[in-house]
Amino acid sequence: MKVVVTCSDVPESAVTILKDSNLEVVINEDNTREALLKALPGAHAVYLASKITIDEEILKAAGSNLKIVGCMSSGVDHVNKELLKRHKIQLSNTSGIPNSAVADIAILLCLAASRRLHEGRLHIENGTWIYGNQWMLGQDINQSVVGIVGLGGIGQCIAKKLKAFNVKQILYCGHKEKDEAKLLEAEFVSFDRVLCQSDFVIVSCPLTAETAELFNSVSFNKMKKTAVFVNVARGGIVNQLDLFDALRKNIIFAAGLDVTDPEPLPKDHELLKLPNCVMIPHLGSATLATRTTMAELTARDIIAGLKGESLISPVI
Ligand SMILES: O=CC(=O)O
Repeated sequence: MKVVVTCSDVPESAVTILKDSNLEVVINEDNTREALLKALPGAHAVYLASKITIDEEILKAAGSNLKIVGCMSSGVDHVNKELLKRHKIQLSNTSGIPNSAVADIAILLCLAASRRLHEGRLHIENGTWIYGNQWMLGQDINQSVVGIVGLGGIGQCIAKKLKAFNVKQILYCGHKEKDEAKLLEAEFVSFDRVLCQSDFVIVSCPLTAETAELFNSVSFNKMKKTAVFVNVARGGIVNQLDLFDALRKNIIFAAGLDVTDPEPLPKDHELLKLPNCVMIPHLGSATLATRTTMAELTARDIIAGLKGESLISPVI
């Protein structure tokens, strides 16, 4: 049976796992959608390791052999799940595996944005470094109120790690109260309370129709002037023009972004010109161990799906 891998840089160990199961592995060395479409006919599985959208065109190109899409990420917002369901094609992801690495990046961005890391670097580069008791003062994470939007696996991991920073209170919002929150001493509140009361607002929820542009001028205006906004989820949850405005006019203090819309962000994008916006290029799960585990799990779920066994990490 044939597995088509959507891009060329999947860890070798995952490819070996597939080949050891006697699967034919076709790697889309070109990394383009066009080349993928040409490689797909007859595929039994798609190993989705890039942001290529899985839609009608992809399914049509693959044809009726297609049994499973193995997605090497936690987020599956680039997959048309309803369509897969209709065609009885299974979908797996790597939910849970990147939690710790992504939580580290969330806290890194909280600290970097609140302590003005990017702005400080610019002062050094521009020769505008001065000494002064009131110069470059930031916000403390110590004794702060942190609001987490989406207390799923990643959100819970962030809350756990935040304990080491001696925060005063953890608030969270989402669809429903979580049992795990009790142990984390996190309080379930409304989205509005997260906005109004938090010193740090961290986004760790999936991008859905409901969360698209959840952060816009209305939400930023409800936040504290001293608040730090951090997004480790998806760029589409934020209206970037409104965020730009909120940062430029100091409606909020600073932002730390691991995700943007689009990705990659154009190198002349206006958010990059703001000293109070720390940005990194979607590095949440980018550690050697995390990516290797994600890749191998995806391979194992593809094999399970093709054998008709239950998936380790099923989405549908
Ligand atoms: O963004 C990364 C993921 O969804 O795993």
